[in-house]
Amino acid sequence: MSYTEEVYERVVAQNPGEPEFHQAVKEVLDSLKVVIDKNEEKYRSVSLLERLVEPERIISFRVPWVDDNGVVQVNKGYRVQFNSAIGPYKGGLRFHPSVNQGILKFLGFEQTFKNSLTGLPIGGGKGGSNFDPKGKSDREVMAFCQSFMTELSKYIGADTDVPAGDIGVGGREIGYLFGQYKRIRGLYEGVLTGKGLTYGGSLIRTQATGYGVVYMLDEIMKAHKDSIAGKTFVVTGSGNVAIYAVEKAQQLGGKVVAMCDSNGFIHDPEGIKLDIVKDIKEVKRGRIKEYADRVEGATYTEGLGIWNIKCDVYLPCATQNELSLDGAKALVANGCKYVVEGANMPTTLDATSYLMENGVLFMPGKAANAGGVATSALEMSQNSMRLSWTAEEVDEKLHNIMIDIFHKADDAAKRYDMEDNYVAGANIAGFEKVVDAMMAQGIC
Ligand SMILES: NC(=O)C1=CN([C@@H]2O[C@H](COP(=O)(O)OP(=O)(O)OC[C@H]3O[C@@H](n4cnc5c(N)ncnc54)[C@H](OP(=O)(O)O)[C@@H]3O)[C@@H](O)[C@H]2O)C=CC1
Ligand SMILES: O=C(O)CCC(=O)C(=O)O
Repeated sequence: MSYTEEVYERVVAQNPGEPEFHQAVKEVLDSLKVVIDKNEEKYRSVSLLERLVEPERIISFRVPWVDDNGVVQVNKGYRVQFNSAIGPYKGGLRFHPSVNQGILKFLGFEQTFKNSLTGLPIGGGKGGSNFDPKGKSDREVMAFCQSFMTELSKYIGADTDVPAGDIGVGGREIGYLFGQYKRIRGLYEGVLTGKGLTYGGSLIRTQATGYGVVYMLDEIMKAHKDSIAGKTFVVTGSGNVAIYAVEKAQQLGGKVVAMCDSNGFIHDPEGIKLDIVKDIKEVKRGRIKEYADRVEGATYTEGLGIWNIKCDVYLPCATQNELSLDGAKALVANGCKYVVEGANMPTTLDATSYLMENGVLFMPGKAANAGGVATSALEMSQNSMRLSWTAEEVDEKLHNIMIDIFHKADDAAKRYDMEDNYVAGANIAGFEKVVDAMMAQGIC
């Protein structure tokens, strides 16, 4: 059995009940086999892979808070500090009822390679809670965030661990979390990113993940002598990543015809009116089906199946494993040519293989959605310097980082004779920097 297979089996045996973590590790180790085989003795002698797949630390805690009826509620809180070889832990907080330790371990593991690809000095981490902000009042969300930060504040700091947003954690939540950190620790520092512009946030951070996904698509297309103008898009989700991916796709001449939330999807053959989606989702915190009530000619379908809508480009921007083999088959049958992941691991392993085997150019989330965390790192730089860059300056840096990530993944794939295999390329390029730093720092 190869070293990568051995380590994968050990991960499955030692982390029972964590299928998403197993999946993320499998995808990376399968890609790394070509690299590991060449250096097996060197890596085995220091148990490199065993250390790479084991989080440095997992903190788990109780989050008690009082709801609007005066009832005490209790949620689970976590922070997974996965790998600090190249910098302080960095990665978002997710508030969603599905959150558990295994999901946060998969996200922290992915984050380690993603952050490495950005070229910036940030390690990998992720955290969150099974708290559901949907349907809660602002006061309830504040009470929860204050309780969550009361515990988390003991383990984070501007130079140790810098959380940000993810599913269910946007500007409102980051504000409450930051206020409580400042109150407890007495420190006004860049301990969180995605902050509001009046208290240390960076211009373009809100847009960065979605814009970055489309900048990445643009590079893939340029490398294949194609362009965004005139292409038809389907974008899943209607949260932060999806909205700004749609905005950038439209700015570059793409036509987005469908979006969704966890209840169902909208189809607007004339092109999605993004100001209406923003009003429903960012202002009213409503459901995507309201779009069809407001726009003539648009339809709403309850449940799954958005992948049946014909498109050239499919951007999954909602959540893990949203695109399965059936969806991949429908995309290929309808002539889709590009799948670029805005969400973290939204495509199952068999769907990924099917897409790639059928000529779809596929860019994995750890490369394609890295613009968000990269811009978070730019926010950290601005906080340290006590300076704010203009929107143009940040956007230009973001754009250049995405171009650079594309070339890292493309070059690594070519070096190992796997041209256009961006899954392998991104994993190998992300791994190389982390491993170099881990080897240099000794057994730790
Ligand atoms: N925000 C960021 O900067 C970054 C986010 N990501 C990743 O991008 C993805 C989206 O995050 P973000 O936009 O921030 O989160 P948001 O909470 O802003 O939005 C999530 C969106 O996905 C939808 N969704 C969630 N679960 C499902 C489902 N099972 N089926 C269909 N739709 C679903 C939500 O619908 P509903 O409202 O019904 O729940 C919502 O529209 C996540 O995978 C996240 O980890 C990656 C890099 C950075
Ligand atoms: O901005 C950040 O620090 C983290 C973003 C994030 O959670 C992600 O890249 O998945």
